[in-house]
Amino acid sequence: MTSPVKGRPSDQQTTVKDQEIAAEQRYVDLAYERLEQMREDAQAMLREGFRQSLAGTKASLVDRDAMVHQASLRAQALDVADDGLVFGRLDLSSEEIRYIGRIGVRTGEHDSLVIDWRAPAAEDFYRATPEDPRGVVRRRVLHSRGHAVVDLEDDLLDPEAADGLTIVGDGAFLASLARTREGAMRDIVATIQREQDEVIRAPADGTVLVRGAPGTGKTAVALHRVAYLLFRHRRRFGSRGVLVVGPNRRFTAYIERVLPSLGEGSATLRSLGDLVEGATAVVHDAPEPARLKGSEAMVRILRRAISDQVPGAPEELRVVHKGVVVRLDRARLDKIRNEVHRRSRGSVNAARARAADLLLDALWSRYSDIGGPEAAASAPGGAELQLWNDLLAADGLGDLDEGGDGAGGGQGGGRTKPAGKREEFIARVREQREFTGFLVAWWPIRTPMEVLRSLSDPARLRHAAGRDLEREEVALLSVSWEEGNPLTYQDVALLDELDSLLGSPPRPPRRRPKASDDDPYVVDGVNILTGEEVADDDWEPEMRELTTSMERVEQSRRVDDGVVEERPEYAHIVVDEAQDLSPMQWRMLGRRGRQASWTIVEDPAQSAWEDLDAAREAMDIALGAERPSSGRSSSGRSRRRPKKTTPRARHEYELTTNYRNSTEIAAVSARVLARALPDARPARAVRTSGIDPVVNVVPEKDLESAARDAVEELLGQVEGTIGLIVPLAMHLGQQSLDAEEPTSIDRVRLAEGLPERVQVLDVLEAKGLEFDAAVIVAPETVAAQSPRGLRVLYVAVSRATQRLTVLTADPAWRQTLLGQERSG
Ligand SMILES: Nc1ncnc2c1ncn2[C@@H]1O[C@H](COP(=O)(O)OP(=O)(O)OP(=O)(O)O)[C@@H](O)[C@H]1O
Repeated sequence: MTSPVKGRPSDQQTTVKDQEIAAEQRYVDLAYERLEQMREDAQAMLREGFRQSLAGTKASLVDRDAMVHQASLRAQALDVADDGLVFGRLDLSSEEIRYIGRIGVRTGEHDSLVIDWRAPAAEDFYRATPEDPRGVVRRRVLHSRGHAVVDLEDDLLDPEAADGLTIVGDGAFLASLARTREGAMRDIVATIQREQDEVIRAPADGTVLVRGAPGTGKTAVALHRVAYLLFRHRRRFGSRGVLVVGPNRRFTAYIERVLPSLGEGSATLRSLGDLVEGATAVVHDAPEPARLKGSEAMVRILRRAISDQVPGAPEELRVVHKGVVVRLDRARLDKIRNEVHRRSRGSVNAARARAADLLLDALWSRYSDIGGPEAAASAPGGAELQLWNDLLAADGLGDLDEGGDGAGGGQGGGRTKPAGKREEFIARVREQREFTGFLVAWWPIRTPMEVLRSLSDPARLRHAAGRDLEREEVALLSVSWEEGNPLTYQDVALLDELDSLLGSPPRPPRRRPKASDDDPYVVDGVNILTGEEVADDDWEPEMRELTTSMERVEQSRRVDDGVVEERPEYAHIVVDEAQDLSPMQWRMLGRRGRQASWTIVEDPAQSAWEDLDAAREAMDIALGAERPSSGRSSSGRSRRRPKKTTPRARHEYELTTNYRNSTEIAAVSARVLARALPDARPARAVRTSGIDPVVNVVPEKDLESAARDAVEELLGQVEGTIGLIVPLAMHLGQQSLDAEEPTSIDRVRLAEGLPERVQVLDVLEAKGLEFDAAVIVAPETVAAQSPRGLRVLYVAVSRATQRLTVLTADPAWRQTLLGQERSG
């Protein structure tokens, strides 16, 4: 918001400015008085809501809930507006004056005192330029501390119409960019720039894709867009929800105050490690396992993994009916398993009932083939059967020839099936502990986590991988999934994929029915087909282990009263740092936004992901494009995705000004960019600090101590945050294959004793963050750690607002970072 006419500091100017500030203060005081009144009204509404609840009728409870909800939202928004309520003023050529603020404020007579920044009437505040003044003569930004106006800055947009208007200001906007960073992102509501405003107010439908170099305000803009959408389309986005996804927890912690400070507490903020209920990741895979886990091949691998025999499954089913032992061997069982998977894709857990049916069919068929009791009676060993007959008769269970279906008729090759007995056979066998016990062990209700961990067995993973993984890749992945190894960000997407493949067990009814003696599938107080606990006084808890995994699945989904909670879906999804999402992560997001509109924010030049084309394709599908027919998903859930006949609208924007880095730091990051992507264009930095970045060459063994020294020095030079950014720790699997790490930095030792404003973090954790000062350790290692290492380094060197120190063991890097002329 640079003005063509700047205020010149002089005694007279100071006086004029003070007068102007005093005049604005009077207006602002008026707005605060009214805000106080609105607050009292909101409190009264809240009290009224609670009072109604005492009336007690159902209708009044619903009204009460709605009223209390509205009133508390209102009260929240009013509280937020307390700080810097009014931040802008427009003087129009029509002589109208508009004040712009965090929320709309009206007089008791409904005249506008302050216009909400998201309202159409506020648009000119952000869009007017000298070239296109849109009827605005002067734009004024009011800087406040609490309720007090402390500074003003004017832009004169239409000098010819400025008759009698005072213009004050001294570049406070640029100064505000250099402000100290306190560890949490702040809103930019008073200084949103035109190109940013266009993104914020972009159409609510379809996809908005925003690109821009580091520091161009992509994150800030995406968050302000959420506030805008919730304000302008409250019904649509407020009820079905907005999800904001960031790369990691540090990042979500960094941005979490922005939306509440804009009065919007209702959006859901998640990192890629927190999207799946019950699983949280806070570590990254090393580049190679990350590449493997993120690729679409994992869909096939996981699908095969859940179709394979479960670990520890019994190899034989054996039941006895009327004295005849009926067996199904491994080969037969495998066929049945494949058949169940074939028929019930997409919901493996729910298929247990079908598995039971097919097993019973096969048992019956086997029983019939061997002639049932009739065959046995005439076969050698018939005396034994006779004994059974006698026993059964003594139990009052009737003769084995009961039904007169041809005693002895089923002998040799000309046997006929004992027709009419099928139902009885199935009913009896189904009740047998041998059968139900087998079913639970052979077709257990599986959890995504258990399936993933089962792939730590290299033989199992190799089998599931087929030709999709090389031997070394199998080794790398199986190690990473060993019990005790932490879940990674990529693992979370795999768990979600598994969850969608496994599905939930058949839904239990809402009420727990009484245990019924008639239900053969009730074992130890749990219906083994539905996972439902059945009221049963005789239930013995120690037998529960038969169904624990099933219960876990159930518990993770069940909220009160047995209602099953499905994966939440949202009306709008914002994806920040989208260039780093793997195909598997896009699939995870796609499941949460099948009907959503999207805001995607990215910088392809910062991408650590190798196969951007595959990720793009996965993104397009997540955003609602048709899947190419040959690659149609065979997961049941995706197949059920409603067909979209019209491609979604896509609006693309580019942000071009770097508001974060000083021009000096931006020059360093531009040199890294030139090496990473020679054709890419860096953003234009607008603030010059006069402080040159420092690049020191130190022996590799001294990198750690040099890093400590650099931080100590910076602590005396900047007031705010310092990022100490180190190469990626090459843990999990990578380590076992590549034991020789080029540079091993001990982060814990590095962080010891440092004040809270210093964060030690690896290059991937640094994504999206910013600091007053940054120390980058071993750029040569960062660049060499993965095929995309240079881009990762580009991210790291563009984090600092004021000071940048780089420590390298390789003198050539000094030249690379500082450029030819300054390095020598
Ligand atoms: N219009 C603006 N007024 C004031 N500050 C701004 C403006 N736009 C951006 N900034 C500031 O610039 C910094 C960078 O913004 P942001 O983090 O949103 O950039 P980014 O494009 O997401 O960067 P990266 O790609 O590195 O994540 C933040 O401190 C933000 O508050």
